[in-house]
Amino acid sequence: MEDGAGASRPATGMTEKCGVVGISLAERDAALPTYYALYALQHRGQESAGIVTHDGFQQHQHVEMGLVGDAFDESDIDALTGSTGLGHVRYPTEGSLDKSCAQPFSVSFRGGALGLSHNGNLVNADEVRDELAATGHAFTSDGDTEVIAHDIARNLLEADLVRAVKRTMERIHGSYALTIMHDDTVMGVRDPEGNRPLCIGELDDGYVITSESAAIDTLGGDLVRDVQPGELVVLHEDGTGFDAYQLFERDRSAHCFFEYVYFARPDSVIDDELVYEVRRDLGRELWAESGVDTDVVMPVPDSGRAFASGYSDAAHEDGASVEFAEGLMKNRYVGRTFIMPTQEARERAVRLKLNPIRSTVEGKSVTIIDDSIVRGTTSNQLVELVRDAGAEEVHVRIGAPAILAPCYMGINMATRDELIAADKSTDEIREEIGADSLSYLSVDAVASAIGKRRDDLCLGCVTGEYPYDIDGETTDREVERPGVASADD
Ligand SMILES: O=P(O)(O)OC[C@H]1O[C@H](OP(=O)(O)OP(=O)(O)O)[C@H](O)[C@@H]1O
Ligand SMILES: NC(=O)CC[C@H](N)C(=O)O
Ligand SMILES: [Mg+2]
Repeated sequence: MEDGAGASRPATGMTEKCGVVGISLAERDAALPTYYALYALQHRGQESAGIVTHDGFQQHQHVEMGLVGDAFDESDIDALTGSTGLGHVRYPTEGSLDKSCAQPFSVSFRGGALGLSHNGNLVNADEVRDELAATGHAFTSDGDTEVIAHDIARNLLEADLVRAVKRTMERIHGSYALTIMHDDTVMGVRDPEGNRPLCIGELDDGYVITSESAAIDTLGGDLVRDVQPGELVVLHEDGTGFDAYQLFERDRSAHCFFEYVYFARPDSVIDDELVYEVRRDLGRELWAESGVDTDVVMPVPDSGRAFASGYSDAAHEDGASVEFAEGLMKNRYVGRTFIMPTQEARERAVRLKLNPIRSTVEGKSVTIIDDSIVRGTTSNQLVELVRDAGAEEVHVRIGAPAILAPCYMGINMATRDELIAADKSTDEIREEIGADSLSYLSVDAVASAIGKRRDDLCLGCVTGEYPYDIDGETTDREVERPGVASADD
């Protein structure tokens, strides 16, 4: 998983994952709504952005490195004709950080034109690529997404759409939420464990399949429902509806709990839960497990906000007097792409990003709430900043368990040697970041706030046990190779 992505990975925090869109409209061109949907998903990937449309005869494609707003101008959108389309914003997890791996991927083959947008990460991409290459498939990239595109294309030569996708799902392992376009038919599919989110929205004149419901809101549409783990959804070309095929059914799913903790927008609804409310519940659980009644509690913006609001509500219900304060200000113009080669530069990055309001903390005992600690840079710097601003005590509360292992499912977090919790106890971390106390949230509290069984979550990064069979790692389950298929094949 160490690849070109490492070169520009931000040195603090977590990098993002990808966002996918698929749209089928009655008559209107799909490019502009796809562009708006990508804007709504920008937080999921900032390295490249792309749209592929189909006008009933041929595909049109525009894929560029950079942010959505920079990747397209009006003439690019105008040139993308056709009422069906796919979109993608990328943060690489596999394959190069350049245009060769930017998505949506397009493949022209005997069976027509295929487009593909992928959020997730395959764990057997090399194996499938070798097999396809041996049968004459020529690859233009070293990424995992092109492997999926070629495999579907191969299957489409022998089977109809549904069977072709199902065969590919039997062959590929790992996490994937895909939007696919074969000629002018748009589809969405979620891996059998449902690791990455994917939902269906209804617009006035068509349907959309996308990573997060906030993108549907942006288009003025209504969330219909999530695509189920192992389900394929095929949109009608004329925008009038969709057909759904439950291709795989598993006893357990493996939803990424970090979507709720950090990645997804708080205004998105995933599996019927509003992410904002889940984060507030995580904050409430944090108070219940390790609350400390300091003078003030402050969120680390942006993602710590909902946690701190739930935490302070629960504290007040318990009769505590801790005062909620937005005592850390974030410079919203600090991007993620500047290079931070040294520890000194990383520290400066945090100082550029966050600044305490002195009067909020001076002479006070303070609790800082964040959603997670990855490398520890943010907490380390913040504790020091808040102390420098005059705080007498600084306590840190984290709304997720300690991240002690890498993610192989589409979040390019960090390698083990970069993760502060990989080989340190909570008390050692507390000492390193210089806090008076430090507490993480338990895994059970996370499951309860999300409203899922622990067994239905992917907890690999906090337990070191993964729901997929990954070389050199342990798995938390009997790894089922594609199982109980409901459609015949
Ligand atoms: O321990 P570290 O390596 O510093 O990483 C942890 C931090 O990274 C994330 O925030 P980020 O700054 O990426 O973005 P946000 O503003 O969306 O919270 C996360 O919310 C933590 O604050
Ligand atoms: N972050 C993602 O979901 C990445 C998708 C795909 N593995 C890529 O690297 O392009
Ligand atoms: Mg943060």
